[in-house]
Amino acid sequence: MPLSCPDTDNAMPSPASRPRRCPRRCAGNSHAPLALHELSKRSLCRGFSDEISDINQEDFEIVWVSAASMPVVRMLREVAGRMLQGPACGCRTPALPCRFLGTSPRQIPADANFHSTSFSEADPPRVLITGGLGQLGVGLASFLRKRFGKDNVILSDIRKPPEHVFLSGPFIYSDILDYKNLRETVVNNRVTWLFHYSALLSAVGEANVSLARAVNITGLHNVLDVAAEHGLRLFVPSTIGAFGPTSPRNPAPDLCIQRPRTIYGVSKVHAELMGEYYYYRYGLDFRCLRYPGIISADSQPGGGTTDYAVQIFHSAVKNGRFECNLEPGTRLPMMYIDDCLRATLEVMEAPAESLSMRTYNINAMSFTPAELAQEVLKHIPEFQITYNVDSVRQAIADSWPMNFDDSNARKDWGWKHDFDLPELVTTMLNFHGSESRIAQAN
Ligand SMILES: NC(=O)C1=CN([C@@H]2O[C@H](COP(=O)(O)OP(=O)(O)OC[C@H]3O[C@@H](n4cnc5c(N)ncnc54)[C@H](O)[C@@H]3O)[C@@H](O)[C@H]2O)C=CC1
Ligand SMILES: CC(=O)[C@H](N)C(=O)O
Repeated sequence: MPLSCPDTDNAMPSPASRPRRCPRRCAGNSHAPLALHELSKRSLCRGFSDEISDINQEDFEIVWVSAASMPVVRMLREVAGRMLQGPACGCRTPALPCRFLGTSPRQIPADANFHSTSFSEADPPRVLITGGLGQLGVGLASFLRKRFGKDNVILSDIRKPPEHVFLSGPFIYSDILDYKNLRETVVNNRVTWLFHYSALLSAVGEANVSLARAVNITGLHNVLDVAAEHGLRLFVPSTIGAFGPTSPRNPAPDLCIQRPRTIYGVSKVHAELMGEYYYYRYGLDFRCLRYPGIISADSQPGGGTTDYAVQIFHSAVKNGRFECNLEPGTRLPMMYIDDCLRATLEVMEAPAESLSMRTYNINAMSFTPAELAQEVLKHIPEFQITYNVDSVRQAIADSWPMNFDDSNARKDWGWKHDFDLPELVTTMLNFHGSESRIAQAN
């Protein structure tokens, strides 16, 4: 039921105008500006609570969604007008519980503090990583624990951790689809920074669209709300998959047409836009990097299109050959995990004033399966690669950028990669070589 108000509709807060102090100084906190529809719903709860106390939730929803009837529109306009004359913080407590609002968006409580928590060496952040048992999370936890201390970094996931992960530092079960559980985790552990890694990647997402939609979109909404409510600094990774066939592909700049054709890509564009919206709207300290395909030695990829570039090393060392599921000439941007994790920490530690954007491309190298195989051959002369193309993955790869323009990240916060293709291949083969020598010795 869109009610429009020129005063509020055109008054998009700029980051410079935040945070806002409540003029009434209730609890001494700052508050998020409330959308007009939220104001009017709150007013309905407050001003008319007595009158509507005997209607049930269905009645309320019908009033709300089918308010074409003039008396209802008039009533809402009146209460909205009244609210607009009142304090902008909406700091009074609704007379009705929020759940009474049924399908309405979850409201950010009036006592939320929208400042991102500051961090100094003496006072390290308390970190939560969601979806931390995938390809990247365990490495991120170990990297952050070196910087902030073991007990300040909590890994979470819905899966059971392997023993060495469980023993390496704090781990808790946390399902991002369970808002209450997520909130409890943040509150009980005094979390100040959240790295949101839970997701279904591109190939598995296409195989299970409804689960991908739930985890990647509904889950993100939960994370955004908890982060805004508790003033967290929030990192959400995006991907080369957030671009599509109509984006410039060689290279893809930060700002261009984004029309991905996978549920994964659509959910990541959604995350980029929602994070940026929460930043402008509520002052949420949202930071996002678009990762290339990430290549790691000691963790397995979770069902993406770039997985071949991880699996090839394991197969090359173990069997001397590899069957690739992409065509030999498929060029994609890639990055070694150490560069990825360092970039993630660097952007999280970057001074706010150095960030001209909320979402940055980061890049390191770009290669095809044939070029990668050539580089492997330099170390394993008997290595053989064959191709058995997976049409779903190939179609996805063909719609993604071949190269990434990350000049803004380099300019704004000094991004610089360490690993190019030769260093990547040497590092990966050394790791798998020593692993297999250890296995043989045992
Ligand atoms: N690995 C890569 O090449 C790239 C990864 N990214 C992004 O980085 C993040 C981490 O990626 P990976 O570690 O590779 O992903 P992954 O697929 O290996 O791991 C994702 C994790 O999320 C967990 N998860 C699923 N549903 C959940 C739920 N309801 N609640 C909590 N956790 C849940 C899974 O159990 C899994 O451990 C993802 O957001 C991904 O989109 C972006 C670009 C490249
Ligand atoms: C590049 C990614 O986001 C991921 N590795 C995938 O291939 O889905």
